[in-house]
Parts: sequence; C-alpha cells; structure tokens
Amino acid sequence: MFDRPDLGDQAVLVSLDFGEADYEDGVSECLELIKGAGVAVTGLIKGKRQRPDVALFAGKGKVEEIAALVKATDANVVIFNHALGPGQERNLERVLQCRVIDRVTLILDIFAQRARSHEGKLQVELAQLTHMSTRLVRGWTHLERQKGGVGMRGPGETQLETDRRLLGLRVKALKDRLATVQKQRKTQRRSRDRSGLPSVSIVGYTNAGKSTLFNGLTKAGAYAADQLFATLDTTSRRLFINTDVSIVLSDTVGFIRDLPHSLVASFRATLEETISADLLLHVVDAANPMRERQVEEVNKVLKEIGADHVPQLMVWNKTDLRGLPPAILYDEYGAVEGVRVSALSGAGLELLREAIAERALATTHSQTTEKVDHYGTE
Ligand SMILES: Nc1nc2c(ncn2[C@@H]2O[C@H](COP(=O)(O)OP(=O)(O)OP(=O)(O)O)[C@@H](O)[C@H]2O)c(=O)[nH]1
Repeated sequence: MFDRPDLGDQAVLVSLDFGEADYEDGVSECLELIKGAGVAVTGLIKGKRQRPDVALFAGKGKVEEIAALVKATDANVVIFNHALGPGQERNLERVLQCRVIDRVTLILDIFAQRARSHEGKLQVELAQLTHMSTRLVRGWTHLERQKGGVGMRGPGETQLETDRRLLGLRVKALKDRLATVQKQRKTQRRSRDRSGLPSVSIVGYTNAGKSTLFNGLTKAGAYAADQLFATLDTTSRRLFINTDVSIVLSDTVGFIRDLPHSLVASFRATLEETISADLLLHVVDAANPMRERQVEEVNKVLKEIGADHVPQLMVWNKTDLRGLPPAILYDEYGAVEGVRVSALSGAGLELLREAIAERALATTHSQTTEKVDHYGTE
C-alpha cells in the first residue's frame, strides 16, 4: 500500500555549512548516498548559515538560487543534506514547485531498495510509515476532535482521515507481523546460545567493508557491493577460528551519521544480535578521511541501542589503499586493541583470527567461571 517515495532521476543537492569541520566530506558522502539511491545529481548548491531558517531552512536568496538551478538543469527533485521539519518541506515544495526530500527520507529510500529479508522489509516499511506520519500530523490535529465511532467510516471522510486510518491499520499489521518474525528469531538465538559458542558481531559505518570481511572470514558469499547499506539484515554463520575455538559470527546493518531514529527503533530487534554479542568487531575504513568521525558515530548508535558495554576489537580495514602492512595493534597495557587488515585481499585475516581466538577464549573462559560460581559445581 505504501509507495516508496519516487525520487525521480534528476536531483539538485543542497548542503549548507553550519560551521562543521568536515563539511566538505559530508557533501561527498551525500553525493555517494544519492548515487546509491540511483538518482543523478544535476547540480549542487552550497552556502553558509548560522542556523536554519524557520520557514524555508535556507535563506530566501538561496532558495531563489535553488529554484533557478532546478529550472536550468531540468531537475525534478531537490534533496537537502539535512533533516527538514514537515513545515519546511511543505513550504519549500510550494516555492520550488517540485518534490523536496530530506536526508532522512533519502536514507529510508535506500534502505527500502536494499532490504532483502522479510523482516528487513517490514522494518524499513515501518520506519517509513513512522516518518511519513510526522509529515501528516499537522493536518490531523483538527481532525482529532471529529473522531467518531469505531469501525469503518462512511462517505464524506476526508482524504487525510482515510490516509491516517489506513496508515494506522498498516502500522498495526506491520507490528504484528514483525512480532511473529522476531519471536522466531529469538528462538533461533536461544538455541544458538545453548550451543555455548561465543557470539561475535561485525559492526561499522556503512561501506567500511563489513560484508567483505564477513565473506573473507567465512567464505559465505554475503552480498558485498560498493554501495552504502548493501547489508540490511543480520546474517549469522558458525566459524571455526582454529582447532580449539569456534564462534558464531554475525554481519549487521551499516551505521551512518544522522541514522533516522525511526529506523534505529524499527531495527532494534535485528540489532539485538549486537547487544547480546560477546565481542564486537568494529570495522573502520582506514582509508576514509572521515574515519575518526565514523568511529564516533558508530559508538553513538551502539550507545543508543544499549550495546556500548560490549567489548570491541577494532578492525582497521582497507589498509591496502594506504599501503599499510597488516599488523596487530596493542594498547598501552599490552592488550590487543585492534588489527590492521585488508578484507578484500585477505591480508591480515590470519592475524585477525588470532586476535578473535584470544578474545573469544577470554569470554568463554569468563562464562565458564561464571557458571561454576553460579552453580557451585564442576
Ligand atoms: N580496497 C579495498 N576495498 C575494500 C576492502 N574491503 C571492502 N572493500 C570494498 O568496499 C566496498 C564496501 O564493502 P562492503 O563489504 O559492502 O561494506 P559494508 O560495510 O558491508 O557496507 P554496508 O552494507 O553499506 O554497511 C566494496 O566495494 C568492497 O569491495 C579492502 O580491504 N580494500
């Protein structure tokens, strides 16, 4: 019932500088995102502002500039590299006379295109509907008061009421279906937990190379593509690290800055793999100039989903692009802090296996100790 927002083919990108240090990198990232959504960029509008304009987000002059570029390049959509308020989006559409999309909608759209599993699709749709409902909310408030009896409404119902009612029904149906799928997932996880194998989850910023690493370690052929958010769903495989140690390795959804809250909320169940993991492999694109910021963003989301307590092993990936040799990195106390690898060439993966084995043994050991203490047996 829900139509994916039609982004059209020709977009003008608007990215305003509010004084962030990595503004230019943010613009490049957004261009990548748009490319990933399958949309061509016909023009780019930049500008500096202290704070967003309440009504139009950009200043009046800037909006005129956007309008001129839309006309000159025959664009049919304007994409803001920012989160727009529902009012701002509506005002801009009125002035620019074309569709206006914000960063949240763009990210949701990409997720909608990429979701592969049944659960992933349901989660994205739920997030889209939640986002959409914030866009309708203003029109609804006055309708609230006219709310009548239960059941279907007859003729005379306004479009907005119909939309809202259908939206509510759809949200409820989605939540019910998700609850069923998630119950199955829980059962699967419980039986995995009973296997007693340490669970290791791969996390990282989008495009860091998580799927490539997952494939390199498991040779499973998980989908890896040079696209942001190729992976949306959690995939788990048993992995023999060496003769003594095997683990359950899971690949998860990629994180990005300003990850829409509605999306984090609906992906919470998928991300539970991450919360309940014994160890996180935090994959970083070591060749990306924004890597430090990306690490921070990932940690922020981990905190948001309650996974900031899970120990991390840093995996500095794509070191081939920087000509760095593979290595195990130690912190000042001599503990393994991270490993430098190239997931693509496979360089350093043996070192990573060693580091995982060491950490995994440590968790298994502490689990065993806990059991002994708890039951006072063995
Ligand atoms: N040069 C180089 N490229 C790599 C390396 N690892 C991954 N890549 C490339 O980086 C791109 C993204 O890799 P993925 O494995 O899909 O990244 P991801 O983190 O799973 O991406 P999302 O699904 O968006 O979260 C692909 O084009 C990979 O081939 C590496 O070690 N070196």
